[in-house]
Amino acid sequence: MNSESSSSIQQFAATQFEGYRFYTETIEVTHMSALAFFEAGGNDYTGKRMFWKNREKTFTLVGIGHAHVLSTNETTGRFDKIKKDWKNLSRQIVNEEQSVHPVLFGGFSFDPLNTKPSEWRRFPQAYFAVPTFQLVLKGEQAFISIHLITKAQESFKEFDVLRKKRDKLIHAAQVLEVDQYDKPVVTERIELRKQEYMDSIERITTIINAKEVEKVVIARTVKLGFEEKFSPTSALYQVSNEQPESFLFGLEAQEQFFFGATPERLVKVENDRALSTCLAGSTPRGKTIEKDTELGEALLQDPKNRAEHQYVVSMISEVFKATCSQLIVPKVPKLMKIRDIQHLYTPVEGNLNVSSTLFDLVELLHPTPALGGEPKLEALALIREYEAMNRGYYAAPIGWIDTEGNGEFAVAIRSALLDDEKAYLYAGGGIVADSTPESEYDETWVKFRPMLRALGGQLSDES
Ligand SMILES: C=C(O[C@@H]1C=C(C(=O)O)C=C[C@H]1O)C(=O)O
Ligand SMILES: [Mg+2]
Repeated sequence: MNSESSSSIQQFAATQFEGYRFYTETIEVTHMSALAFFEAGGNDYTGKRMFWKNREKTFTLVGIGHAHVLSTNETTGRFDKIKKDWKNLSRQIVNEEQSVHPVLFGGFSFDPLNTKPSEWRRFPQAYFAVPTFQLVLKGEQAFISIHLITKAQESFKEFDVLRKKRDKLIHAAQVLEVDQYDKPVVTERIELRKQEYMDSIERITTIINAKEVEKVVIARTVKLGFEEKFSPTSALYQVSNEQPESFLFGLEAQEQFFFGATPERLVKVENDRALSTCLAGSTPRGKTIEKDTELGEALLQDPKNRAEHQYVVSMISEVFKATCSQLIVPKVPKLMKIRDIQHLYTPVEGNLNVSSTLFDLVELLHPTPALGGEPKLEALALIREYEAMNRGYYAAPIGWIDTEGNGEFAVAIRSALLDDEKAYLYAGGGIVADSTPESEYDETWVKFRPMLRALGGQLSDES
C-alpha cells in the first residue's frame, strides 16, 4: 500500500525497540475533570501535554509528560515510520491492561514539502508521544494510567516514583477550580498577507478555469497579540465553551500550543469499523429560524457548494473502496449546523479490510479535497506555490491510536497556534471555478469567528 517504505526503514524498525520494556498500570478514579488534570500537569510537565475530546463527548483523553516520543522531520515516509514504530513499540508491552489501552497521541504537518519559514518552529513533520500519565474518561468512568518505556533493569524503582507523581497530580487536579479562566486582553489583531490571499484566489480560479485542476483550498492567517502570555488550559477552556459540537484538541510542543475545535473527522477506526466525514460547502447560520432554514436549503441546492462537496465524497469513497468492504455512502449530503456556520455533510463508513490500518487510512485520506483539492498532488503543488503561508499543522491530521490499532483522527481546522503572548488563527475555503475572492474572504471570517470569540479578538460590532 505504501510506496514510501524501504527495506532500511523496516530493518531499523525491527530492531529499534529491542531491549525496551513498555510498562503500564491503570487505576480507576471516581471522578476527574479533564481540564483540571491538564492544568495540574503544567506544574512539572509544561510543553509535554495533550488533550482530546471526541465530537460525541463520550471519550476524553489527557496526556501528561512523554514516556516516549515518536517524531520525524523527514519529508517522505513519515506516516510509515510512525506506523511501524508504534507497532513495534506496542509489542514491547509487558503487562497489557484490560480496562484501557495505552495511547499514542499527536499529529502530522499539512505538507512537509512546504519550505516557507513559519511560526511552527517547535513542530516537526510528525510528532507523537506516549504520555507518562494518561487520563481516559469514558462515559461515567475515569481511568488514569502510568506508562514507562525503558531499557533500565531496575525499573520498578522508577515506577514507584511515577506512582507518587501520579498521586500528586490527582490531588492537585482534584483541588483545582477550573471555571475561573478569563479571556485574554487582545492588544492587536492583524490579517497577515491579506492582499496576497485575495490575489491567490484570483490566480487559482484562473488556473481552475483553464481546466488544469478542479478544486484548491486556500487559507489565510489572522494574528492576535495579547497583553500577557495566555495559558493552554485557558485556551482549551475558552474554545470548549464556544464550540460544543466539535472535536476538541490540544498539543503542546515546548512553549507552543496548537489547539482547536473542529467539526471534521478525518477517520475513526473502532474494531473493524472505519468512519470518515465529508465536510465541505458552507453558509452562515441565520439569526432567525426562518432565515437559518432558508440559508440551509439554499446551501443544499447551491451548485458551487455542491461541487466543492462532491470532490470530497468521491475521493473519500475511492479510499474506502480500496480499504474497506460494505461501504455506506449516502447519495445526497445533509446539513451540519454548528454555532456559527452550516456545512454540507456526508458520513462515510465501511468494514476495514484486515490488511489495512488506521495509519494507512490517515495517509491515503490526507489531505482530502476538503483541505487540499482535486487532483490531490496538483492541488498541493498549487497551495505550495500560491498560498501566502505555511500551514504547519493547520488542516492536517491530529489524533490518537491505541495499542490495538483503534483510534481517531480529526482534521485540525478551526484552530490556532498559541505562542506565548501571540496566537495565529487559520481559516480557508474550497476554491472552485465560480469562487470569488470577496465571498471566500467572507467565508473565512465565519470560520474564524468561534476562535476569535474564544480568544476575545472579535471586533466590537461582531457577536
Ligand atoms: C478550510 C476550512 O474548512 C473546510 C472548507 C469548507 C468550505 O470551503 O466550505 C468547509 C469545511 C472544511 O472542510 C477551514 O475551516 O479553515
Ligand atoms: Mg467553501
